[in-house]
Amino acid sequence: MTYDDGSYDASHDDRLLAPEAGSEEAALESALRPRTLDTFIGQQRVKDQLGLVLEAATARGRAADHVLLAGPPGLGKTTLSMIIAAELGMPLRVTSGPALQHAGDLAAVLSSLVPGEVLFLDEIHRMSRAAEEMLYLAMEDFRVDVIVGKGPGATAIPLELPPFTLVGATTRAGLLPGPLRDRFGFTAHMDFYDASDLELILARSAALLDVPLAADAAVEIAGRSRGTPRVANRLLRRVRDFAQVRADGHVDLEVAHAALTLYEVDEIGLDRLDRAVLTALLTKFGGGPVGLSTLAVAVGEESETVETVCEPFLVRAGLLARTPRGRIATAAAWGHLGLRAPAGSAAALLPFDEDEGTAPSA
Ligand SMILES: Nc1ncnc2c1ncn2[C@@H]1O[C@H](COP(=O)(O)OP(=O)(O)OP(=O)(O)O)[C@@H](O)[C@H]1O
Repeated sequence: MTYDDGSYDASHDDRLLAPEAGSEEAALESALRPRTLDTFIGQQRVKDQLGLVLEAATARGRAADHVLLAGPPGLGKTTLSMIIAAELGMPLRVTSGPALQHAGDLAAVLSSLVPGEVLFLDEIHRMSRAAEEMLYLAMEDFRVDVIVGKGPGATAIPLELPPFTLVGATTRAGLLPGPLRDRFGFTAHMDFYDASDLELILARSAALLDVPLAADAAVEIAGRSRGTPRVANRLLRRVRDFAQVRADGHVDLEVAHAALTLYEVDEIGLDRLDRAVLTALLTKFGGGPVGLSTLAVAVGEESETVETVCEPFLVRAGLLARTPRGRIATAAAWGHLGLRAPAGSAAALLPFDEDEGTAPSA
């Protein structure tokens, strides 16, 4: 993702994460973004609640309450921030926590906002402590204290700010300090999408991209999209490539199936990293329990990536459980990789949900 200040977060350059700015992928992703709350598919509860917040602010003619968007990558947080600005009829400024390492960085952004502007602060949990403290006052009183000088001679010069709406996004709401969380008037917890919503998203994207997509092919792609619109759209583009090169351009079930097999997307949507995490957990650590950082080292990834990108979906799919003693593979995880859980492994200790065929997530 590239921000308005030109910074780019390369650590988030993966299938699931935002594409590099300026790339064809980024242009396509942007073209597929819904622009209004009405065309934003799924997340009905969030849409209803957010719609009310925005309508009330518009009726009062005041800046809307600050909004926190929390959830795994690719579920539509950036898209929603753009929709918030559009619905309020206000410009949008985009920055990120890592770009705000000094209080002065934040003061510069805040002091250049126009009245009512929407400030999208992505990865808000990665902001520096100094910037965070400045943000408290800015969110509450639309004011910052700029410190001039150092040591005993330092003075705080108050700077009035125009009213603005902060939209914070985080994949790790739990890391936000209480005082920061409390200053948001509305928090939207975004969850993975149902397959039926992903089918609608795929149908909409296919129409925009002019790809003939059969209904059963949409079902097949949706089922392998990890509950994530970004993944659904990316798989659609790969399947479209396959249809163009190896077939007549139409995406039917057979083409979708062959393309997804070629790209090694498994039947429940696990990708290379998800499978690496599961495989390490099963084969190197006997199914766990194992600590997050040990598991991350075993697959050569940052703990944060494993925790925020892989784990939420593995937990949701009933393949992994987070317990106070560490990460544990469920009985379903052993089954999914075609392995048998050894007698006495942690999976054997987890309750098994026969209706679901999976162990319930922690
Ligand atoms: N509800 C939705 N309906 C249709 N398309 C969606 C929806 N949500 C997301 N998308 C599409 O998915 C892609 C990724 O969305 P977006 O960039 O908003 O995710 P994000 O949560 O901000 O991800 P990250 O945290 O990685 O930046 C975009 O192309 C967007 O068009």
